[in-house]
Amino acid sequence: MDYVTEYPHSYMDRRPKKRPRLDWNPSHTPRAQSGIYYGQEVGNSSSYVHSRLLPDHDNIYVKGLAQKGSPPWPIPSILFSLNFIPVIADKILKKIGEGTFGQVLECWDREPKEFVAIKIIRSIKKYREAAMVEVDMLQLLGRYDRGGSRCVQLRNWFDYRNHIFLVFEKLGPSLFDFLRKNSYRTFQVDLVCEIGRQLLECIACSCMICVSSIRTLSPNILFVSGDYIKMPDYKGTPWSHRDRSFYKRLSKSSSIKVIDFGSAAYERPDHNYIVSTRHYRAPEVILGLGWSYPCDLWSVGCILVELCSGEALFQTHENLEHLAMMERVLGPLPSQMLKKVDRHAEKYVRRGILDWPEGATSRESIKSLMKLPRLQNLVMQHVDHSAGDLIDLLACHRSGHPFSPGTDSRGYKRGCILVCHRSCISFSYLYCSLKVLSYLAFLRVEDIVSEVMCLL
Ligand SMILES: Nc1ncnc2c1ncn2[C@@H]1O[C@H](COP(=O)(O)OP(=O)(O)OP(=O)(O)O)[C@@H](O)[C@H]1O
Repeated sequence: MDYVTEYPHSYMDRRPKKRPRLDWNPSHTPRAQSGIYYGQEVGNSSSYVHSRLLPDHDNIYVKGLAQKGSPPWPIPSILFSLNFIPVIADKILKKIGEGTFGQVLECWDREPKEFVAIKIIRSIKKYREAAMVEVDMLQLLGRYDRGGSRCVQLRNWFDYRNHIFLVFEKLGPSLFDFLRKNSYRTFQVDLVCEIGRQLLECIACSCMICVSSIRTLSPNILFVSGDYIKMPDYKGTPWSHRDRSFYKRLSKSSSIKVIDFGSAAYERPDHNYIVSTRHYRAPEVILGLGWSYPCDLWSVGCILVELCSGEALFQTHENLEHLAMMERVLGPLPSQMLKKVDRHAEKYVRRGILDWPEGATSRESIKSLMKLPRLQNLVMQHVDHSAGDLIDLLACHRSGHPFSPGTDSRGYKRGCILVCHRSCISFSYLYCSLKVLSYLAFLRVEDIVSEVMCLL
């Protein structure tokens, strides 16, 4: 029996249709694209249904798909014909993610016998194009990310019925899912340090191929494994999130990887459109001053604080308030930066300084902003030991100003190389690396590569 053609369409998409959807019968030969690992010919093997995993085909449904309706369901039988078996848990197809570009299914790949995450891209031109950029970038990143230890590994990809399928290694939960499931209990400072180091390695790799910012970094950092242990604990949960749980989860492994390069961009001098998830957005992005790698570093800083405190650092949806929060936590924005703003952002600046509190939308906004602690105090509230190092790292204290990183490269290059090659690293190395990466952003890519190569 062909599982796919038996599927009850009425479950999936009740919107009126002009014409029936194409089915996903593998007898239609799809357009095959070169895979990275397997180079499989798409649609050349017989359809396969794993009877143990799919015990009752007619009753299997996929949570939440009726509203979305894209990519076309039922489950594309091309997956079976390529020996990817969608994982079914309790009659619900295991959909492990959903984003702008499509949906992600957990599957079992029978060939190398491993779980994979298959991202099925919507059949919309701009998403298809973004998927191809992602493929391109991941292939290039693979050259620099030795052993595939920082960026998610693309196992294969193919184009079928106008949908691009990206087959990735299966990773664990995102840092933020982990934080949420742990009732927002903070991560230990050593783990935060380790995560910071790995994120910098990832950015260092992307510097090498001119990827000018990963941009949607924040929710796209996944633990490599979802394994954890439970420990009795009642400390470390922010008051706003305290619940009755006396246990906290400790991830068994600190390894992380970055996924989703669909929005990454190659280096160009004129990037000035808005990027990054709001809470992790750098000041130069908000002010429309153009951006490059340093805006990823800004995001890394915000993420590290959030992992230490359990709460997003800049919780706002308004530009002026966001900039005012930055000044409150880190000190005044540099005057050179404010002088450069053009007509799009000039409403936030008056006579060379931020138009705050005059420009605030409400008294509540001013009041709640006043409650924000300075970075130093915030870190000390949450971190028992190494607080000073962490503050130095986050605020670039030793260089003078938090918003002007990378003015002096003396002694910092070796720090960067240590990051790239996973040698021993401490907070101060991490600090050096932050500075180096910011500094490198102003160098030509060939220069960066030759710097690295001569130290190998
Ligand atoms: N390799 C993977 N292993 C495990 N889960 C994954 C993997 N890739 C993606 N996911 C899950 O699927 C979700 C969506 O993936 P992804 O961010 O790549 O999709 P997207 O459509 O590009 O999302 P966005 O709207 O953020 O751009 C992720 O947040 C994650 O939970």
